[in-house]
Amino acid sequence: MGFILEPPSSRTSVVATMFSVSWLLIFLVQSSFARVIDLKWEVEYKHWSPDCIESVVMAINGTFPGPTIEATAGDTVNIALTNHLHTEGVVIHWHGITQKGTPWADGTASISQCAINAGETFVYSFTVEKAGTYFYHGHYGMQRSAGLYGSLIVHEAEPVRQPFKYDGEFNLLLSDWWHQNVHRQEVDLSGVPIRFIGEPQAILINGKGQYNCSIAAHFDKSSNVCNFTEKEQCKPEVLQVKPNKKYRIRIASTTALASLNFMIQGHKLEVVEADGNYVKPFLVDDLDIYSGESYSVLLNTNQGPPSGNYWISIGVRGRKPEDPPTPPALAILNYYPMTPVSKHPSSAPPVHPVWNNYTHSKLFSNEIKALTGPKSKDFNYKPPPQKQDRRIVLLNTQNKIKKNVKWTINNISLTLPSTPYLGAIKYGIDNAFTQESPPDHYNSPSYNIEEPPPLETNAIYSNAVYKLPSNKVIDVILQNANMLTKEHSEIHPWHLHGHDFWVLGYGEGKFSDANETLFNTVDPPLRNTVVVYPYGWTALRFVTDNPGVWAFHCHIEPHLHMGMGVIFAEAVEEIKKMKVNKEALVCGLTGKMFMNSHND
Ligand SMILES: O=C1O[C@H]([C@@H](O)CO)C(O)=C1O
Repeated sequence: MGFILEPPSSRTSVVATMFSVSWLLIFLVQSSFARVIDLKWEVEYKHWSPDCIESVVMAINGTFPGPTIEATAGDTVNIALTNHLHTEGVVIHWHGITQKGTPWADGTASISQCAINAGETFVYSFTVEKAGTYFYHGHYGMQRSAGLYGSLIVHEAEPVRQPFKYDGEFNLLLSDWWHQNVHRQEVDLSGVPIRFIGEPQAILINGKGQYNCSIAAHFDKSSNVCNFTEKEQCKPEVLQVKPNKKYRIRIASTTALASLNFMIQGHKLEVVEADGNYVKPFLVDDLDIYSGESYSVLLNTNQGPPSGNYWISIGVRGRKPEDPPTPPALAILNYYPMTPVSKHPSSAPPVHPVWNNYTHSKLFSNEIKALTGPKSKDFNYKPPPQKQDRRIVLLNTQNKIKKNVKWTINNISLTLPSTPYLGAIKYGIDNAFTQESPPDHYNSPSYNIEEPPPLETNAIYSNAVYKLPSNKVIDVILQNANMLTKEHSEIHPWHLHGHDFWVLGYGEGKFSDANETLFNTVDPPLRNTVVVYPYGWTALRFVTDNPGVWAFHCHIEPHLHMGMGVIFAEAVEEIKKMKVNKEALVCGLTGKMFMNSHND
């Protein structure tokens, strides 16, 4: 029942690579053989019981969540993805992988590629440059919510150089689950009036949860509180540990909506990695994790009596609970061989911080710093450039377009074109999307972020992109505000494709240039996802050194569906010269272009 990571079962073949000059360089730098990992995946709908209630999930090779990919930094991963969904397209995004030189493999429908048609196969091919805890997921419509996800673990090529040591590791991929099917959710969100999807019915750990049933009761055989079905598909995870050891627990969140809080009863955790980047280690009793983020924590099994079972609990926060509230997901930390797995912990599960205790969350966010100093030099951490070349301020709010409730960024609700941007830009097909740039700032300096947006502001749908020249330092300020409902502002975790960025800081209220003095430019953490708190701002910085078309969006799936994102077209001139896999672009105007050139 324990699931200490085993040798990767998903790695169908490891093919020895040709020793081209570049491979040799990687070999010399990393002192290890970079390999090619070839995978064949089939996506299909399948009956499954993620929370013990039978439903339909998007499965890969017959499993949910999809297979875990395990690779070593420097490896090339090829995934031949066949779509067996019969009546819908599909794509998969490799979350946290920067796709240097392979922007066509980023797996974003209408942005980096055409959705893969039913019955067709598309081969993703990319290099995993940096060790860390990553995951993959659908990026077409709301297919992530339908269960299209799995883990992607990249190990250090030279584990001895890792800044911390451990005796074993576990991997926990967190998600949330609804009983309403995702097609219905999409229609509900786009309806007039909007019917919001509501809070999830269950939180899943590695695809397993419990609906309407306290797992505590599962272990108390005298209780009839719930009907534990013993179904393999929803059996709680058990992490088996030995005393006086150190374990690395990888935790990633691919939730559609829920912000989560992770804790292990009676154990402190040492945070050491965030989004594939090492951080200055610090101890916590609990850790917040937002959709799109990943962490590694070290668990020392020398805390308290080295026997017994302890609750691992994952609670929901950041959104007001409904009645009944989404119950925390629970798993078991089991000290073996002294304690049988079936012996339930002797006390109730730990209690999470209350859902709107943002002070607690902000303390945690502010504690995350990059690992610097002698230990960090092997990992190429560089502090950010001290000054930006361009600052883009993105106002996060809602508005109504006609009668539809939409999320708008600087008054624009993102819609995607039928020709992927990458192809349109590469081949100069200007009529594939609006050529006008979206604004770098929101309209009025007197905008009141404390109030709902004025409805007469002419919010619009647009597929416009920010064109970013190469090798520039870009600052983005995420400015949160009141949504349409009075006295409401929600949490949004923003994820950037193609890059890690430095998180320069968080602040309350409205950002002004004077807030620059608050920026941490010494040891800001590198991440690919960052949260903006209600009524606050978050500042981030990145350098445009990766030609491609990259989405930057709220990782809450219904919010993206409702337009909460922007597109960065980076180094357009370089994109025009790049080699791109044309298979990614056989739709829309690029598809027509290929067809016409063939006929000629
Ligand atoms: O996107 C959302 O829509 C609802 C609400 O604004 C409209 O019902 C909500 O809480 C969201 O997060």
